[in-house]
Amino acid sequence: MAQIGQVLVDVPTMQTNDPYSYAIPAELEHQVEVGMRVTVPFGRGKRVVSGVVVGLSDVTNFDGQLKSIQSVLDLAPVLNTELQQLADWLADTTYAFRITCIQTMLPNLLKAQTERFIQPTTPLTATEMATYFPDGAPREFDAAKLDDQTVSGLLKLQRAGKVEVVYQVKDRAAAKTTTGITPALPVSKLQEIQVTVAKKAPKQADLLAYLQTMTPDTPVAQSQIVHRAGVSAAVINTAADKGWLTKQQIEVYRDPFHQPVKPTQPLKLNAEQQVAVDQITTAIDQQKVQNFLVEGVTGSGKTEVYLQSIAVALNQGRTALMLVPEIALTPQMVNRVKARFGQRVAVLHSGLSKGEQYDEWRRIDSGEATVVVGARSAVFAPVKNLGIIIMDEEHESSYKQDENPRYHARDVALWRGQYNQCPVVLGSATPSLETRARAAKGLYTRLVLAKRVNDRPLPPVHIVDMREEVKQRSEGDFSQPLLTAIQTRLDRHEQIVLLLNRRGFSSFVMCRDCGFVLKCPNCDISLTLHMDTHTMKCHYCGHEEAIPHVCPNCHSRKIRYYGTGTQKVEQALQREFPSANILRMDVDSTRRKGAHERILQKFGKHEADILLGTQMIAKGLDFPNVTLVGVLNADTALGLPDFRASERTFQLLTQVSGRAGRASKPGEVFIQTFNPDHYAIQLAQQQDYERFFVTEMHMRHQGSYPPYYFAVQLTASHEEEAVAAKAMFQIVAALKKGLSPDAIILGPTPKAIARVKRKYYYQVVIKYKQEPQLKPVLEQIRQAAQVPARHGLSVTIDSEPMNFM
Ligand SMILES: Nc1ncnc2c1ncn2[C@@H]1O[C@H](COP(=O)(O)OP(=O)(O)OP(=O)(O)O)[C@@H](O)[C@H]1O
Ligand SMILES: [Zn+2]
Ligand SMILES: [Zn+2]
Repeated sequence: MAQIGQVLVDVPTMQTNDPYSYAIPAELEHQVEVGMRVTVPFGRGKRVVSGVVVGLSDVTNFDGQLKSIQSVLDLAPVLNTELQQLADWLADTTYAFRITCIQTMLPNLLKAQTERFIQPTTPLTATEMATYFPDGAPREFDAAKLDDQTVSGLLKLQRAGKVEVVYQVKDRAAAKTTTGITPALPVSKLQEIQVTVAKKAPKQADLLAYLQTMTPDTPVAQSQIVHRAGVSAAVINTAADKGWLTKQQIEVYRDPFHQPVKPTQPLKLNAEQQVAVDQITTAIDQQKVQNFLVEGVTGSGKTEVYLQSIAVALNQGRTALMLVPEIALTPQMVNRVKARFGQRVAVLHSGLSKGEQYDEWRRIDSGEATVVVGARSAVFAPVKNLGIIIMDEEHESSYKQDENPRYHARDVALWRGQYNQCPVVLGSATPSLETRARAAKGLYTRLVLAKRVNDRPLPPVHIVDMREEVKQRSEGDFSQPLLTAIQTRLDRHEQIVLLLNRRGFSSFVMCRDCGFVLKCPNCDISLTLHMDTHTMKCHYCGHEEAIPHVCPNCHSRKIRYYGTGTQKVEQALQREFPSANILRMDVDSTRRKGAHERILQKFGKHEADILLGTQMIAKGLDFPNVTLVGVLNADTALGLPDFRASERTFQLLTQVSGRAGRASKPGEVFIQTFNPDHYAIQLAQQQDYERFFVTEMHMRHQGSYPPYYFAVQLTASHEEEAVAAKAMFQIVAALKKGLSPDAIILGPTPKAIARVKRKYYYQVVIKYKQEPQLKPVLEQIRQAAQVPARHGLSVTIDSEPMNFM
């Protein structure tokens, strides 16, 4: 029997990956398991902190007096074996602390201050009820306050699956409960009584008849019975008094996606889809770790491939995990999964309340939900026995978390695929360069869907040269060809999607006459405007120069910030088309919960003609009546100081173009740009991903960027600029000493937005091919940063950063 628990404590200022040893007091001996949360005394004084048990042992090399675990917060581990191992791997690869990783994996409710209640999960015997739940209701669970006998009795019930612990934040119920009814007598007896009361009390007879139809031991909500049997609550109370039925609190799950979804049947696959499903099926059958890239043009029916692959896994008694970039933006996708798999689906995302998240988490943990759909953090869902993992729109940068732990959900998915011996399917019309390059190396099996379903054509894309437009007309947001195209669609009662790209908004200067963007002479990355210093800076190498007032390329004076707001564009649009119904979708119009879904629903019901939005409208929308897509400003993302600027631009333009002409009516796309000759725009026009891939790989090769090189970004921040800068110079010195001469170290430089929230940021980027010493060196830097952390200096390490701003 273990006497010592290894506990990772949760103390932000004293982080370490080494667990502390705590004695397990006799009364907790049978309770403590690995993966449970506990409270322990920590440091001097009476401070008590929470922690997670990561190991049990009999001996310790700790000589002094061991402190004891004070209480156990869970009855069953909140982290199963797979997730425990995953946490260790995550800490190791992201340079985050193990406890931070564990926190990230748990639903928010379990991180908050919670009260614990214990409640029955099935009807208990009368004796059990009397012993353990004298009030007939869930009781507070605090092992310290209960006697040993009660605790061990409850534990026994818990192991038998008859009770469970639920968590409650302050006094808001975590698990929502309602009154449930179970018949207390056998059917024959109920029948007998029904006959006797039939004349005098017909309502009671109705209730008795209903009780006979119920499955024994399966409570039904009182509200349901009132509705179905057509009896009042008073009748039910009388019946309870007479001992015909028993009442108890039962749990109701909050359904985060409230609308009922009409069920759908699998579609007949076309040849390309069939090949994809067959190959994935084989991998599931053989429990093979074979990973796939489904590279399918927009509207090629990737979703149907996912759904039928999930069905294969479920038929084998296994489970499925499906990741989507952002749930709020993809209500259609969630509905498609629900329509196919119904109640088996659990939806996880950050837009849910803590209680809703927790409900879903528990449905997954208990095995009730076997299909999990969710955004980034859903990759940690406690789903067991995975048969398939799918990552839709795998190129999306929202899959990378930009705070600790800085993980990429794709890497976690691949790890879990390995652990569960199941395939991982990465899908996109515009795969990330990293993924496509790995497929080229044979690490993923490439499944190509080259055609849209039913051989519908991709929409023709027209490029509008805004330099010409500006010369001929004033500087409006709309070109003549786009205005004409909009009018035609309005006349035909077809729908229009307009994209205003807000990425990289007004952080760079561009010439309105020739589209010229100022670039770093060393890095070939756009220079960023810094208003504090009134200079243009390179975020990679630190190069700095004056803000140009005349275009270095064409000598025009129209070189200035670039950017305009969605509301302004909406007003201009309304002036052009006074009778058109316009829906605007941007950060302002979508602040309220469920706003995305409402806007998209309205648009889907054709209550508006034009959907004008930021990049949130580019993803996954499948509206048959949309025949025109317009991109107002294709260039903003090109100006970003990021080596992925072209890739992001290509992806965005291709994705948004793909919203047009998905059903019977043909579509058309107009892209307004000041850089009509840029390869990202040209190839987006041709919707030629493969050529873009080859071209961009060549650029990356020349610039020594990923995927040819690996990259790590380090950031130091402090309220005083000098402190942040000095820390970064010390870090660079440590890197130069520890790494090989082949490692390329860029910086230190102030970050794009050098001062955020009253702190100064300095960064350095390491590019490398093979650096066996990198891990230990970074580990050292992290350890060294621990002490100053208390004085406000923070150092972050980001492996394969997605964002250089
Ligand atoms: N085999 C099929 N037969 C008929 N219709 C299909 C078939 N497969 C898919 N569809 C329909 O084609 C449309 C496009 O499919 P889907 O939305 O899955 O495309 P996608 O590849 O995910 O596109 P995008 O990358 O643009 O989101 C959907 O309306 C879908 O119902
Ligand atoms: Zn530079
Ligand atoms: Zn110019």
